[in-house]
Amino acid sequence: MLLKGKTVMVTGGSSGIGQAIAIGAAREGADVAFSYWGSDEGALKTKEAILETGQKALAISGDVALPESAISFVQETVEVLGKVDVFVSNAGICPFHSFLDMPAEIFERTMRVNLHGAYYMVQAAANQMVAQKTGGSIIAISSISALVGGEYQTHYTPTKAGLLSLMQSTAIALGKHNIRCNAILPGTIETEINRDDLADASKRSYMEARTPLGRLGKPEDLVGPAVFLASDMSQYVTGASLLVDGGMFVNLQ
Ligand SMILES: NC(=O)C1=CN([C@@H]2O[C@H](COP(=O)(O)OP(=O)(O)OC[C@H]3O[C@@H](n4cnc5c(N)ncnc54)[C@H](OP(=O)(O)O)[C@@H]3O)[C@@H](O)[C@H]2O)C=CC1
Ligand SMILES: C[C@H](O)[C@@H]1OC(=O)[C@H](O)[C@@H]1O
Repeated sequence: MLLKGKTVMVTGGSSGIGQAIAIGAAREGADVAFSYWGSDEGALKTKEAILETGQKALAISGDVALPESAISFVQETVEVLGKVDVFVSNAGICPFHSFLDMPAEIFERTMRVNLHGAYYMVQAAANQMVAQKTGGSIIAISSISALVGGEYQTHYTPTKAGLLSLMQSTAIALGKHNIRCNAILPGTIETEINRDDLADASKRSYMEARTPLGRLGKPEDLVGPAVFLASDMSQYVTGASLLVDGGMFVNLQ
């Protein structure tokens, strides 16, 4: 069990990648606190799956875009689970939209949820880890979209590049506290975030054809990389980024 005795926090644990990582961490022996916003049903499913492993589970509802959500998520986790060893910043949205007529509210909401929210969450978790004097591991779920653009993602890709950059800078700021900061860059993973986008058969086959491993990703594909970066197996890894994309990024032709 790679995470035995650790407490792991995950934002956006009610669905998709965050749900898989929260459950996967519990299967590796961690107690898990996760946040979510609207999906009570998904949160219950995650909580039950964590409890089935015999580990403790804490589900907290709150809008990650608000700075106060970060403070209360960390405080409640410490009250109930005692400490924070690993923090996974995962919650995010991607409301596909064309650039020239991008509504300001979609742009600003995407920035606030994906980037500002992650910043406040990472800061709150890091302060707790520093106070504990036990070191820790912080992981941001960035994206292949930190490295390449998307016609309908002009508001989204900058947030993912921002997260990658945030992990590089916090790796420097927090190294003296033995807190490691790394980014995971998923490719196209089938979840709620892209259900509508991938319902377009031609778009789906294009994405599949671009992927050397021949299929789109599943949320479970992110569990091994996240557990590795969370665990002491990666004790000398910080400021790094790990593409988990089936090879999509390197496939030009
Ligand atoms: N799927 C993919 O192909 C890729 C995804 N990513 C990134 O992975 C992360 C997870 O996405 P994915 O699992 O695909 O998507 P999902 O839509 O399946 O999950 C998103 C999660 O984020 C939570 N969330 C969304 N908005 C808020 C908010 N305002 N406050 C708190 N929680 C919120 C959701 O909670 P609730 O439903 O309860 O509101 C949900 O738990 C995102 O950051 C995304 O950008 C990166 C690369 C590729
Ligand atoms: C939502 C997209 O389908 C998904 O998210 C990303 O970060 C990548 O652009 C993926 O294709």
